[in-house]
Order: sequence, then structure tokens, then C-alpha cells
Amino acid sequence: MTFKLGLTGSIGMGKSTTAQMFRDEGCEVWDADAAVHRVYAAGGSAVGPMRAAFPQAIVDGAVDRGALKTIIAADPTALKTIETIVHPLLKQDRADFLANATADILVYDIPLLFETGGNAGMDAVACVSVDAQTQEARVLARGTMTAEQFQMIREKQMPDAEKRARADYVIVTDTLEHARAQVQNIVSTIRAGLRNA
Ligand SMILES: CC(C)(COP(=O)(O)OP(=O)(O)OC[C@H]1O[C@@H](n2cnc3c(N)ncnc32)[C@H](O)[C@@H]1O)[C@@H](O)C(=O)NCCC(=O)NCCS
Ligand SMILES: Nc1ncnc2c1ncn2[C@@H]1O[C@H](COP(=O)(O)OP(=O)(O)OP(=O)(O)O)[C@@H](O)[C@H]1O
Repeated sequence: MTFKLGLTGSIGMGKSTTAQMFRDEGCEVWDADAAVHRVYAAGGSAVGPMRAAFPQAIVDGAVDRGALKTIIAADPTALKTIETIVHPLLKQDRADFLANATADILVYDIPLLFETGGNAGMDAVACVSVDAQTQEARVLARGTMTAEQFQMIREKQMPDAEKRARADYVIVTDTLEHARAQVQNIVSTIRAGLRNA
């Protein structure tokens, strides 16, 4: 039997770092942000429809994320249009992952899991969380977004408190050691359940 665990959390809360910890425990991970990178790349399935909607976002045959962020900052409705184009294209990528997966626990790292109703297809959901100041400091330290761009993205996401309330597991990402211990606990609990199923 295969267990599907959704992994979600607001921007910069530590999803990617925590997803790697699940890989270290032998889980296989489908990463929605990485899938977006694949469809945006030259030759990717998003390039044609994105060119039609936002010609200025195409640079060297690929969707350019810097250009997209400028477009989103100038037009608050642009992100919705992008989602309408991109989200259906991720379905094939995700189906390919499932068809090739062999691990007992499959982790779906999806920032907008609750927002898109994707939690319905999961056996359980884990949410990464840390205090708002740490979240902002971590995102701005990456140097890929301005404070305004960060606030705009955060406002479009379900509040952290609501995500935590809806999740089966909350992983506090205050330190790497603490997060890893929580991941190991979750994996042990799920594997014990699989053995007894
Ligand atoms: C907004 C974009 C240009 C920012 O690119 P950038 O490389 O700076 O950031 P990255 O892609 O790593 O995303 C960082 C985080 O932003 C948040 N985020 C991204 N897209 C969205 C969105 N549509 N709504 C709310 N939050 C979002 C997530 O928490 C994500 O983990 C990019 O994320 C994008 O094109 N988003 C639209 C596609 C989408 O909906 N992706 C979400 C995964 S399903
Ligand atoms: N448990 C942790 N302890 C300390 N630092 C952490 C922890 N988890 C993540 N971080 C740090 O926080 C930053 C953001 O982490 P990460 O990229 O994993 O977040 P994310 O949720 O995937 O981000 P985004 O939603 O923007 O894609 C990184 O600099 C990472 O090193």
C-alpha cells in the first residue's frame, strides 16, 4: 500500500528543506514548484500559452520568472491568469511521478495544497510553520523578492494559522534538528499504520 502525504506551508516556511528530510527517510517527493520550473523551461508546455497571455514574459524561449514578478506587481489579477494556465499543466507531471514511484510514502510538496483543494486526494497533510518574522527574514535573505513582492504573495495564500488548524501534522521549522526529529516521527507513525493495515 502507498501512503500519500501532502506537504504544504506558506512561502518561505521551509517546505523544500523539509521535503529533503522526507527523501532522507526513503520517501519519494513530487515538488510542485520544481514542476513549474519544468513547464516554464524552453520547450516546456507552459511556454506557448504563457506567450499568448504575456508576450513580455518570454525570454530566450522560456518563461522568465523575473519578468513574471514585474507583471504580477503591476497587475494584481495576473497571478490568477498564470495559475489558470499553469495548474492544469502540472497534472501530467504529477501523473508521471505516480506512475514511476516505488516508495511506501509519497510526499506531495505543494504550496497551494489547501487553496486548490488538493488535500482531498491525500491520506494526510503536514504543514510546515515558523513565526512570521522568521518567515519574512528567510524569504528576503534569498534576495529573489522585494518586501512588496513577498507581502503580495503572502496575502494571496491561506493564513498560516488556518493551514495549521487544517493539517494532520504541523512541523515547526525553527531549527533543522527539530524539523528532522518531527519528520522522523511522522514517517514512523505512517509506517506503523501501513504495517497494521
Ligand atoms: C510568482 C512566481 C513568478 C515567483 O517565482 P520565484 O522563482 O520567485 O518563486 P518560487 O516559484 O520558488 O515560489 C516561491 C513561493 O511563492 C509562493 N507562490 C508561488 N506561486 C503562487 C501563487 N500562484 N499563489 C500564492 N503563492 C504562490 C509559494 O509559496 C512558493 O513556494 C512563480 O512562483 C510563479 O510563476 N507562480 C505561478 C505558478 C504557481 O501557481 N505556482 C505555485 C505552485 S502550484
Ligand atoms: N528547520 C529549519 N531550520 C532552520 N532554517 C530552515 C529550516 N527550514 C528551512 N530553513 C531555511 O529557511 C529558508 C526557506 O526554506 P525553504 O526554501 O525550504 O522554504 P520553502 O517553504 O520551500 O520556500 P518557498 O515557499 O518560498 O518555496 C531557507 O533559507 C532554509 O535554509
